Amino acid sequence: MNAGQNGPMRRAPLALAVPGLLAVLLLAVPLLGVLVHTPWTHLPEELGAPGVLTALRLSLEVSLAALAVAVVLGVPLAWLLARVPFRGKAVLRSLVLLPMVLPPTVAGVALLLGFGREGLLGGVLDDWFGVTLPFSTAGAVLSSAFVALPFMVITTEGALEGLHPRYEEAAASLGAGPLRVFWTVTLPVLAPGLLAGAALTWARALGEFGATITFAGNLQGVTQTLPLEVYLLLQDDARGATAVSLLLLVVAMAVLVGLRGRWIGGAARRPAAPRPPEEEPDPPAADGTSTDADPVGGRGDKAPPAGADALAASVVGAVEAELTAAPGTTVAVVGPNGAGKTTLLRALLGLTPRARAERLELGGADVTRRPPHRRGVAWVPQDGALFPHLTALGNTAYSLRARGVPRAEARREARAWLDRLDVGHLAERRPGQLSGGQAGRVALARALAARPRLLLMDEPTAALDQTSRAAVRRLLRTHLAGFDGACLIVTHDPVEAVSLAGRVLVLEDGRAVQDGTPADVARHPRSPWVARMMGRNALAGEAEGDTVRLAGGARAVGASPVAEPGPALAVFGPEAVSVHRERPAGSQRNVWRGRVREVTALGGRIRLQVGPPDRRPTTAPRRQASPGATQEDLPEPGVVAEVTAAAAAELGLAEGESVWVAVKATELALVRL
Ligand SMILES: Nc1ncnc2c1ncn2[C@@H]1O[C@H](COP(=O)(O)OP(=O)(O)OP(=O)(O)O)[C@@H](O)[C@H]1O
Repeated sequence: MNAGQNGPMRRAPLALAVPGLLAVLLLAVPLLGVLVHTPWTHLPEELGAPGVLTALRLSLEVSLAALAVAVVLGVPLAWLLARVPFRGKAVLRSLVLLPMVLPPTVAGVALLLGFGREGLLGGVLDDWFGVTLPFSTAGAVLSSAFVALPFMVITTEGALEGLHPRYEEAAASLGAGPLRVFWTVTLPVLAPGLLAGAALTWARALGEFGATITFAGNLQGVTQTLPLEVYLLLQDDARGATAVSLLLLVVAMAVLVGLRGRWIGGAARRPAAPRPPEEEPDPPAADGTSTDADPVGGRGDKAPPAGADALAASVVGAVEAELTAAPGTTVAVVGPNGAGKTTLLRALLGLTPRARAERLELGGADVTRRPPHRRGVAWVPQDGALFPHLTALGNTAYSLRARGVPRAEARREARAWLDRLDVGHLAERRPGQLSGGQAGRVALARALAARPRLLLMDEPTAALDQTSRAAVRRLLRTHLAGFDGACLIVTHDPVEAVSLAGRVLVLEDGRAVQDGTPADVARHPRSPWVARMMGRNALAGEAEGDTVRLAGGARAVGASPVAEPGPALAVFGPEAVSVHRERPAGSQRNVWRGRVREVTALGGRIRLQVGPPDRRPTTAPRRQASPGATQEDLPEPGVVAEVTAAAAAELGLAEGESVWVAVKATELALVRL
């Protein structure tokens, strides 16, 4: 046990140690009893007795047949429970689990009442098809399947719930067709859960006794399986019973040791020192080819026609946007939560029914009708979605292998990509052994290795701390500089937008509200949200000439008039706002009254959030404005001002203080909406 992880090792308190040891004794004494009483010298002949061999053969046949029934019926049921929403799911799940807690003899009685000759369905089976289940081998299979099925269903359901569809979607975006995705991602990720479930189901079926004897009886060679043989032997051959019990015990123990606790959640844990596979296995070439060579994303592409846009798309549905980008352009996609940024990316990938690209041209090639894996659009999802069963190297080589690059060459190229992103030394690690930042770099290496025409990144630095964020931004800048496709980066970080992107696309409520250079968007934000994201102030109102009438009646005056009257924003930077305790004299055209709501330090400067003054009557005497001064109050949401620490100290600025704020008309831009 790792003392560092589980707290310091202490001597166990006696009050816990004694019952704990008694519990171990309770479990161990019967097993020891079997071992001690086993007739070791006569074991071969006891186990080789004809009755035992017949029972063993029958047990294997019955338990494997029950396992087959449980897999064929239980896996689809688990899939429904895990993936399809429907009413009454909790009741159905309880029904599935019932045989686990039902006394097996009661299960046998229930089976008789259901499938027996006089039973609900048994009568029909008998009359119409001449099928009699009780006291037949098929009946023994049925009763074993009845009690073992829940194990298959719950383990498979757990495994399916652990498999996020993002893995399969990411694989498609890396050029893998549906068959390859199934063999190289779905199955390997599910395999440990499915195998654990199958092993437990089989072990339960092998040990089944109560339901079988009640429903199918104890007929030698027909229904007399090993557990029943033990029961029979116990009457007159105790040595034989002990020998057969040992056999069943060894089988059960072997299954449990093989599972090593995976069933109770161990499957999700990473082994301490994994021997990772080199990379994903080749899927069988059912479609006559082992690869999904992609004429757009792959090497051997024809050069794009001269002058063609790297990206020309029109997206419709839950998100509506027109996009064009010249080769080498990075577009930052910004917008409030729920604006549709991820949906836009998924529409370009062809991965959502909620929105779709009505037209998608990449480097002059029309890929609108192509499935996701043939579009040449690679994707770095928010959490990276690295395949958990592959190493960093296997992940990075995935798209190369999907394109048919030979294994050794794919590994070499993948390693070079990992080196370029400074994670070459982690090539043999699995995703579970990487930090968030390292996983982000590997996910980026994996996407770049796919050599896409269009690279989509969903908040690539969101999970990182400030230092790694800056480092990954630098890396991105370097790699995007050499990338001649188009790149869309979803971000909430204005620094990322400004430093990485040549263009900013603003989405709000599923619509593109602005598309321009970062400087343009910062200077003339077309919504208060964008202005705030860019660190600017934006007061909304109705403009006419050079004046905006703000909500609440105050006015803002800009340097140049709007072309025509209508809704507009008055936009200015926090550094353009001066703060005063008295109404400032002088020529400033924009002077508003407010109250300091929040004071924060920002480097050597102080950032003030100034809101409208309180409307409720106050007992404190109001400062008298100079005669003739306007008494305009700041409207909601107020403004952000930035002043030097010295000025803040001199003015005695603190939360709750009344202030005046002023902005020169020359510093204020009017943006018509
Ligand atoms: N599968 C879905 N079914 C129905 N609505 C969905 C689905 N996925 C997303 N939405 C809705 O579509 C809208 C856009 O979602 P999307 O994930 O694209 O937003 P986003 O801009 O990426 O947001 P965030 O910044 O929070 O990641 C949201 O209102 C969201 O609730």
